[in-house]
Amino acid sequence: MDFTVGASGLSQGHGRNEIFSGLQLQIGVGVFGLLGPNGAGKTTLLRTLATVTPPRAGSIEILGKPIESEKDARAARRHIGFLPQDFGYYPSFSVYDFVHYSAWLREVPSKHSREETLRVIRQVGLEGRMKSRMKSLSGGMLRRAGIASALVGSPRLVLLDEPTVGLDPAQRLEFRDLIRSLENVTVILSTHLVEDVAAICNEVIVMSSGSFVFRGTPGRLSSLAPNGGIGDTPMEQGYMSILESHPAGTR
Ligand SMILES: Nc1ncnc2c1ncn2[C@@H]1O[C@H](COP(=O)(O)OP(=O)(O)OP(=O)(O)O)[C@@H](O)[C@H]1O
Repeated sequence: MDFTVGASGLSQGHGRNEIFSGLQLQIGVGVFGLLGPNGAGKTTLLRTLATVTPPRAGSIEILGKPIESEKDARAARRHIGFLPQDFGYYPSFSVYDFVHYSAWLREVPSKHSREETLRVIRQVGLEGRMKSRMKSLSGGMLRRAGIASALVGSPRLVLLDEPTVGLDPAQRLEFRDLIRSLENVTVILSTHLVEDVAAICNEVIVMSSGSFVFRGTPGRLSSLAPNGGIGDTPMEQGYMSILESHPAGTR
């Protein structure tokens, strides 16, 4: 097995609305950026890979094990850190309680869970707010608490849905350092921020109308529009040129 997460013939939808169908994917260790316009299907894909929503058709394999039942999904979730766009929390929980609860959900052995909770809270720079109630945090702090909850227990697969929304510029740089410091982990982060992808991702996948329309390095994406075009940086120009050649709804 040389990939952390794989999908074959993956299809997903809501009611009659098909979001994607027949997706093929194999992702190994590294940081992967998932770019795409609103409604492309990024969140739906991350939720499906996180085993939160069972696929409508097709198969998923995580760390070499096919996910064929709720039991398989539960076992896989011990190795998956997932930060949804709008993650839920009990407002009166402290930051420590919130992250500690995630450690419990990920079945971190109780004798290590305190130390592990403290480790990730420090990693995201929230040690000074450990006892603060979740409802008292700013948007950026809340997001950092969410990132801590996704990282607790050192999961092998980390799925982050727009993790830098609400972070100020300094916090975004810290987030990048944090992601760069992770070793032997597969991180898939969905974002609209091309510069975050350029800074930290080994590979980029561009999704449009439920299809993968590009997969390659940030450098290759940046080289796709040699004559410029819409966008301020080569990577934005490459990204926009891909979207222009795959207009929404042409799947
Ligand atoms: N609960 C739902 N019921 C019906 N349709 C949904 C539901 N959730 C998402 N969709 C639809 O699925 C499609 C894909 O949505 P998704 O949230 O996965 O896209 P996205 O790429 O993450 O978008 P964004 O960048 O805006 O977060 C959209 O057309 C959306 O309207």
